[in-house]
Amino acid sequence: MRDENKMVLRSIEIKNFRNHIHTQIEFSDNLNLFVGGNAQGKTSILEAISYLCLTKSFNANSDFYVLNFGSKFFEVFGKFRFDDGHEVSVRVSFDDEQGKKVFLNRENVEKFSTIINKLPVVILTPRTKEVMYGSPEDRRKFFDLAIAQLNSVYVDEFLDYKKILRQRNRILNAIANEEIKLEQGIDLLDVWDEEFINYSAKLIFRKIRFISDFIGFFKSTYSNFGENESAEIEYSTQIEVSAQDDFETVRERFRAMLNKMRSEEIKRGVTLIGPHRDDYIFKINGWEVRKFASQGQMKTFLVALTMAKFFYLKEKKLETPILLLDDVFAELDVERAKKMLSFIGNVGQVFITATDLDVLSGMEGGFKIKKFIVNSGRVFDA
Ligand SMILES: Nc1ncnc2c1ncn2[C@@H]1O[C@H](COP(=O)(O)OP(=O)(O)OP(=O)(O)O)[C@@H](O)[C@H]1O
Repeated sequence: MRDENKMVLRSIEIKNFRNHIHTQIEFSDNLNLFVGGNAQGKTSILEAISYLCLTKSFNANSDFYVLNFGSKFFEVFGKFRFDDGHEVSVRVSFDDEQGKKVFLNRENVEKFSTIINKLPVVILTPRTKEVMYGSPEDRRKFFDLAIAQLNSVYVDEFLDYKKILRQRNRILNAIANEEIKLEQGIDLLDVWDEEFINYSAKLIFRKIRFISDFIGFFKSTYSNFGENESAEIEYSTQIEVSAQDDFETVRERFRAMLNKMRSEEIKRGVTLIGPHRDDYIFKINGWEVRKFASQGQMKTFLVALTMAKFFYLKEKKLETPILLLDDVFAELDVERAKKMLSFIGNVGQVFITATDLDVLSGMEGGFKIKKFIVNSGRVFDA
């Protein structure tokens, strides 16, 4: 049945990636546990998997950071199988001269959004908690990625929006610094604003629909943790909008707000409204998590967000995402992490790093587990 599709990463081959010079691994289609001391190269394996599904690392902002010191190129090659039996291979290579190249079944992929959309992955790493503690940008990134995984058009719209925003900021900055005359600046703004309004409205429209859809998955996963509380996510943007509004309404409200802000934008020399300033507000029983929640509540919220994303993508894409859990036993505490695995573990394929080989004890019965020891960039069956 289509609904039972499960995407599986069968194997990976990694060359010159962080401290892995040449690593080859055949995975279990259920739980994979990587164990080793600090700085041995466990997280690097998850990063390599992230290159296959997202074309980049969840930890490094530049491909140069993962390129092994002293090597001229790195390469990650993975074979995926979908439940209907068909296989897909992905190769990501990087070198100084050619930059990054991505191949899907040996064919060069021009738009990386194709990969992001095709191979759903959900990642929980120590850095994911920035969604809870960090800036609005950290929250936007979390949700933007989920929308992009769902809909590849979103990536293109997002990149176009950023280009238009940069142009607009250049003009506003030039007016504020008196590099161009006010009338000339206003003429230029008028040229860009129609597109700016269009793209802003497109992104806001998608985001508001995404959240209103996602919230149900989130609430039910949160309640699965047995907390007798009601958890909420609110999308916060500068215009009044609801999931019932059509695109035209969103666009016209945005236009009105932009007109209202024009003199202030000219004075400040920067774009003051748009989806690049949105945020997501997390609440428990009506109060804001960031201000009032305990560490434990924050952790449960974060796990619920991650699991909700997993089940949301699974249902919407009719394909089970793979799940990368980096150091979660230390980050979340063992009980919370095990509970999470008991919900997800028998549904999908999971990759976990830990410093302790026995961390899954008590769970072995229900799962197909493969354990690996990671030592100085080399991987051995445990
Ligand atoms: N570009 C690079 N080239 C070579 N080695 C690197 C590069 N970047 C990082 N390293 C090294 O590779 C290793 C990466 O370890 P990794 O982050 O995978 O650790 P880990 O096993 O997950 O440990 P921890 O439990 O501390 O998170 C570290 O020893 C690090 O110093």
